[in-house]
Amino acid sequence: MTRDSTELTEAQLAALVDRFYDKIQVHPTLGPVFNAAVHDWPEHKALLTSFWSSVALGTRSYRGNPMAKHRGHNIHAGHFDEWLALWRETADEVLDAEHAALVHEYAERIGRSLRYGLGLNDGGRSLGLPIVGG
Ligand code: HEM
Repeated sequence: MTRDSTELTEAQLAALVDRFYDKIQVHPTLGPVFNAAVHDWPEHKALLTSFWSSVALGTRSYRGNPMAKHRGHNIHAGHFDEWLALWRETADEVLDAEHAALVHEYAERIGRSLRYGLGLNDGGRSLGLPIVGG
């Protein structure tokens, strides 16, 4: 069995988060949503590093309610596709292929449930089932 010998670390996740939110701030469509909501970027990055280390490393350092935090902003379904594309691009720059694939997968799963929870899913298609929503 081949297993990558290097472990994913909190420092790598911090580097990923740092770069990702630097790109977010200047992104044409995601930037305005975030810049209206986030006023302390170092604090936001520290919070998101703790979120990702809880998700990917099981550190349990994050305490919060992501679903509730995404309500009340001007978030559309298309933002999720853009967010995920930017996340993939940044993970590919910062992490090795195995760890990048891991964080792509987590983000896609979390993104699906956030989108669903916010009522932004588009009928049966988001379930990957050949049924018509509604
Ligand atoms: C797809 C995967 C996504 C993940 C994993 C994710 C994760 C998170 C987390 C963990 C927080 C912090 C919650 C807290 O304060 O405890 C957050 C905040 C935030 N997210 Fe996301 N998010 C995602 C997608 C998006 C998208 C598509 C948008 C829309 C542009 C968005 C906009 C925001 C904003 C504006 C905040 C700050 C909320 C506030 O402090 O009032 N997120 N996100």
